[in-house]
Amino acid sequence: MSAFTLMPLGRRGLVQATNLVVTSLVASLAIIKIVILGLNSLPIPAFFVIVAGVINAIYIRRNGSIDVAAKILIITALFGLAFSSFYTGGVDASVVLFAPIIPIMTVLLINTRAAWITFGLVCLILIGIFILDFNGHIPENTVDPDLLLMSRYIVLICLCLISTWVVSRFSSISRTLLVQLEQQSNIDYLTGVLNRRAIETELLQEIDRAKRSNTWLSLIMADVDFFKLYNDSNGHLAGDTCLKEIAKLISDYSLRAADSVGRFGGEEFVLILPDTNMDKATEIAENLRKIILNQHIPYGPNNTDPVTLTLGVTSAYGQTISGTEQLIREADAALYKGKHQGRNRVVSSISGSSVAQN
Ligand SMILES: Nc1nc2c(ncn2[C@@H]2O[C@H](COP(=O)(O)OP(=O)(O)OP(=O)(O)O)[C@@H](O)[C@H]2O)c(=O)[nH]1
Repeated sequence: MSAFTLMPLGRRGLVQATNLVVTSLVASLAIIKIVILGLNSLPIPAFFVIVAGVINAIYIRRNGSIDVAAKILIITALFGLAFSSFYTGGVDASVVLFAPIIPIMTVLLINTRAAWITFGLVCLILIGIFILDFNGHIPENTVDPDLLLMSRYIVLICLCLISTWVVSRFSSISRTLLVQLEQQSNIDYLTGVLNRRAIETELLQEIDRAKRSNTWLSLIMADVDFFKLYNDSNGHLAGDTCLKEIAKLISDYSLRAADSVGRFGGEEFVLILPDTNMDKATEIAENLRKIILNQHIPYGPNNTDPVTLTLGVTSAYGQTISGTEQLIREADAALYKGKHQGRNRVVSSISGSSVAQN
C-alpha cells in the first residue's frame, strides 16, 4: 500500500494540494526576493516552476492522469532545484536546503521506488552544483550576505514546517491504522460481532476475574436450528443475511457492557456473561430464544417455518472454574442435549448436571 492511499484526501487531492503548496511557496519566495532585491534580480527559474505548477493545476482540474501530474510535479521540483541553485550562488544558494523534501514528496505522491530514484537524482544535482561551483562555473551571487542568511532561515523554517507536517501526518495515520487492525482482528467479518479468537481471549480474562473475585460466570452457546435446510431452501447469500440478522438481534438484546457476544463458527454464537448465575443466564437464553422465534424469519420448503435457536447454558463459580475448555465443553454438551431433545429450547448445565426448559 503506498502512502497516498492512507491520506484522507485521496491521491488526486494530495497531488493537487502538494502542487498548490509547492507553487505558492515558490511564488511567495520569488515575491520576497523581488521586494527585497528589486526587479533587476528576477528569479527566472522560479517563474518556470510557477508556470509549470499552474499548468499542472489546470491539468489536474481537467481530470488529467494523476500519475502524470505527480511526475510533472517531481520533475519540476528537480529542475527548480538544479536551475535555482545554479543561478543563485551554487553551494551557497538557499534553495539547496529544499533538496531533502523532494524524495519525501515522491514517497507521498508516487512510491518508495520512485523516491529512491529521485534521491539519486537529487544527489547528482547537488554533486553537479558542487563541482561547477568548485571549478568557478557558477554565476557570482551578488546577494547581500545578510539577505542570504535571512533567505536561508526562511527556507529552513519552511522545510521544518513541511517535514513536521509529513511526519506528524504519518504517525497519526499509522496510529489509526493500528487501532483499526486490532479491531478488525477481533471482529467476525460477516456479522460484526467478536470472532472466535476474541471470544476465547475474552473468556480467559473473565475466568481469571471470576476466580479472583469469587463470582459466577456463565456461558451461552446458541446454534441456529436446521441451518443447512435454510441455506438449501433460501440460498447461501440469504443464509449470510440471516446470520447477520441473528447476530444483530443477540447484540441488540444486550445485555450489560461487561457481556460479550461472538460468533464461534458457522451458525453458532456465544455469549459470555460475567457475574451471572445459572438462573439469570437461563432467563437471558430463554429471552433470546423467544426473540428469534418471534422474528418469524421464514425458511423451509414452503417458506413458513420460523428460524429457531437451540441454546446451551453453563455456569461456574469462582475457583471451581478450571478453564475455557471446561466451560465451552459444558455449554456445547448442553446445546447438543437441546438438539437431541427436539431443538428450539434452552438446556442449562451446572457442574455436570443439566436442566431442560420447555
Ligand atoms: N450462509 C452461511 N451458511 C453457513 C455459514 N457457516 C456455516 N454455514 C452453514 O450452516 C450449516 C450448518 O449445518 P449443520 O451443521 O448440518 O447444522 P443444521 O443444519 O443447522 O442442523 P442442526 O444444527 O442440527 O439443527 C451448513 O450448511 C453450513 O454450510 C456462513 O457463514 N454462511
